[in-house]
Amino acid sequence: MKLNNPGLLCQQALVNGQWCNAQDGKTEAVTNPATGEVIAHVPQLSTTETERAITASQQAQAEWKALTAKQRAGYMQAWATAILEAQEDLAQLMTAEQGKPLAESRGEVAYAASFITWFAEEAKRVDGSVLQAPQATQRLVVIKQPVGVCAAITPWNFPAAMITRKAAPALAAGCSMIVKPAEQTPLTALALGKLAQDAGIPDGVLQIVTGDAAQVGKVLCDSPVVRKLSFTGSTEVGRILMAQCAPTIKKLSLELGGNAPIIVFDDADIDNAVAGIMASKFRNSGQTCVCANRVYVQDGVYDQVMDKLVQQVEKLTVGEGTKPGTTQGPLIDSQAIDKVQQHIADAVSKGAQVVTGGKPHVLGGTFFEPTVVRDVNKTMRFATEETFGPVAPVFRFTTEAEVVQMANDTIFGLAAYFFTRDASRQWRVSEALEYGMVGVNTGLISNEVAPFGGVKQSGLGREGSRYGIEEYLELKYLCIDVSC
Ligand SMILES: NC(=O)C1=CN([C@@H]2O[C@H](COP(=O)(O)OP(=O)(O)OC[C@H]3O[C@@H](n4cnc5c(N)ncnc54)[C@H](O)[C@@H]3O)[C@@H](O)[C@H]2O)C=CC1
Ligand SMILES: O=C(O)[C@H](O)CS(=O)(=O)O
Repeated sequence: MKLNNPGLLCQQALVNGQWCNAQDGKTEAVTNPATGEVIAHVPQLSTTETERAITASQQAQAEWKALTAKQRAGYMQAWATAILEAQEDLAQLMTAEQGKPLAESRGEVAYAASFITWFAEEAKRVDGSVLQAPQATQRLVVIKQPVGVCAAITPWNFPAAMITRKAAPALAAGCSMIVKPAEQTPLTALALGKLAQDAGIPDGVLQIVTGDAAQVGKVLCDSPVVRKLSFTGSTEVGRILMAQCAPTIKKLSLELGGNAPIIVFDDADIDNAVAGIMASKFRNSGQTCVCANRVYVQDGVYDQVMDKLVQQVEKLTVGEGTKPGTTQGPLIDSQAIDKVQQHIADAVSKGAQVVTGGKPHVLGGTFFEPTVVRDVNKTMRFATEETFGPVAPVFRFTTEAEVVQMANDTIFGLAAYFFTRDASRQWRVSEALEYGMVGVNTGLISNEVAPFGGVKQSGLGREGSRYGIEEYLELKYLCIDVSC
């Protein structure tokens, strides 16, 4: 890993502006999923050290919220600028610890910075309201105030963007934030913390704590000082965190698992639909919560779509993310490979057929062949479980009503996609799909201006957009008697 600024390779936690090791010296290795090589070690902070970060966060937040929105926005803009200036180094760190192709890492760094720029402006648009008082002697006002000390627990699949999508609205609103990054990808998080520090964001406003997930998470959940938790990751862990936050009634934002259907109707632009499937399914080697997890193709175009899809999948290039031309990096770990293989084996045992790919890549390790499976049906695990890998399971359907029912037959409700040139159908199906986000004639929907989030067991709340900052604000109602 060659960095222009070697100082961005941080192997200590950031607590109250200090870079620190664990008092007991415990560390955890960070490995490159493409090579298995240990590339760094980060501290395993203890319960006491995590509690110290919470205290520092509380002290820092009192001063941070006292700044004007414009002042906070200035610090945030400096942070975003520093991130973009360090784009190549951050991309190198991200590819080294997460595996995604450098082009995707560079794109994610820009995506991450876009949340900071967006919320630096949104900070200045936090307003309240004046109500029509029923009593002539009263004036009723609603103001918005920062929630306070916030915590974020973030996933490995987007090591930068999932941090700034939480930290940016929090800081913009006047909150402080403690981030516990995924153990697989702490280096990007720590580098973001360094850049925030270099940008002048005061000590304690943004802290990056590394350590045992369950232990650090429990401290953050148990503390009554932490008033909000924002989590992106599996629905299973989301349930644990939700339960752990119940005793202190924390505000919660949960971006959890998905099971996205992508539907191709007979009247679709087939080349555009196939391009949409490719963009959604194989982004980050299928390791995003909004990846197409189930491909539904109407009878009349099934064979045509299958042929075109296989052609495109077979053009994908598997390899290390730093290698020019790579479009598919490794999966994050061996458990991910196991899950993909189990899903394929289950489908084949029930009558599905692997058309291309279907097994670990010749490169070995956690590389997997981009795969298309046909004749998939609802009895198979593809239908109900998030595969989180480079596998496109293709279902067939006959009627619109049938495919909407199948698409909605899941506990998840994050993203859905469909392709049709029928305007009435675009409205009808968009409204019928039980998802937080729907892509129509596109497989890529994520950006900083739109509300990202799901319904059902895909989570709570929205991130990004003008709605995202509300998650970090409390409404306060003032009833003022003006008769005296
Ligand atoms: N919605 C999304 O964007 C993501 C969804 N996932 C889903 O989760 C599955 C498992 O992936 P993982 O990386 O294992 O996700 P995970 O949900 O286990 O981990 C996500 C974050 O939660 C932390 N964590 C794990 N257990 C915890 C606990 N008991 N208390 C506090 N924090 C805890 C991890 O350290 C990490 O920072 C994936 O196969 C995928 O289905 C994973 C990553 C992102
Ligand atoms: O966690 C994820 O998968 C991301 O939220 C997906 S996206 O926002 O980068 O599309």
